[in-house]
Amino acid sequence: MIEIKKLTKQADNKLILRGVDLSIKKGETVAILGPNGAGKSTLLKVLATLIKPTSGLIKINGLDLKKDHIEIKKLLGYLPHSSLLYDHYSPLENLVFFGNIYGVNNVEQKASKLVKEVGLSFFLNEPVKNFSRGMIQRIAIARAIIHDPEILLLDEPHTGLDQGAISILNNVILSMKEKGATTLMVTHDFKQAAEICDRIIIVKNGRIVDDFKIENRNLGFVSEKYGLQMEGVS
Ligand SMILES: Nc1ncnc2c1ncn2[C@@H]1O[C@H](COP(=O)(O)OP(=O)(O)OP(=O)(O)O)[C@@H](O)[C@H]1O
Repeated sequence: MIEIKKLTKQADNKLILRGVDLSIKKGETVAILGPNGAGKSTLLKVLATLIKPTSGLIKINGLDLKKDHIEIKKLLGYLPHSSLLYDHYSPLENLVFFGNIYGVNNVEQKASKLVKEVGLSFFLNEPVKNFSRGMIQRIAIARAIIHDPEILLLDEPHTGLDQGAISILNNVILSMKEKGATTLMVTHDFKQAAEICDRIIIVKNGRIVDDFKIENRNLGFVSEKYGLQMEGVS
């Protein structure tokens, strides 16, 4: 459960988030859509405890983000724009490293299982620096879920992925949902949002301007609702 009240974020005299109120239930899969510069990644970074809010209240599973950020961090799996991987480490070494930070049991076994799941078993021991962008994204996804987080925060997760990897990622998100995980996903990919999300939030100019449920993977409905909000925006 994520509860956000009157959240603002200011940086360099610029009000990036202008009073965000949002409540997300356990198990929901939510897409955050919006134009470039709307504040989507900033919202995700605040939730990921990477940057501090200027004002407002955030509670995650009843914990206060200001006071309990160390406890909250353990609940989160965050996939940022940059992969956060170590270039000279192999996928296995990277996953074991991050798994150890979270105190994952049987970490080697878990790491090699995940490398397989994201389709990179052939490259298990090759340094990540030799990898393509899509391959790095696959490992970054595995890194974000190595500790079985309850809440997934994904920033443009489908970017750079081929069709096979998109299916892998969507299956990861859906199987985490079956286990009760909550996902918040910033994306420009309406098709994928309609494919795997049950709710859409549209952010414009630091505010939530629409928030609706979708059923039956209705891409047309998402595009129509988005178009309505973007009328007159170049
Ligand atoms: N640390 C910062 N200092 C000053 N301005 C910032 C900072 N971080 C973000 N901004 C500005 O805040 C606005 C929102 O940025 P943000 O990255 O959240 O947008 P976004 O909706 O994720 O955009 P995109 O779709 O392009 O990724 C942008 O105008 C950006 O330049």
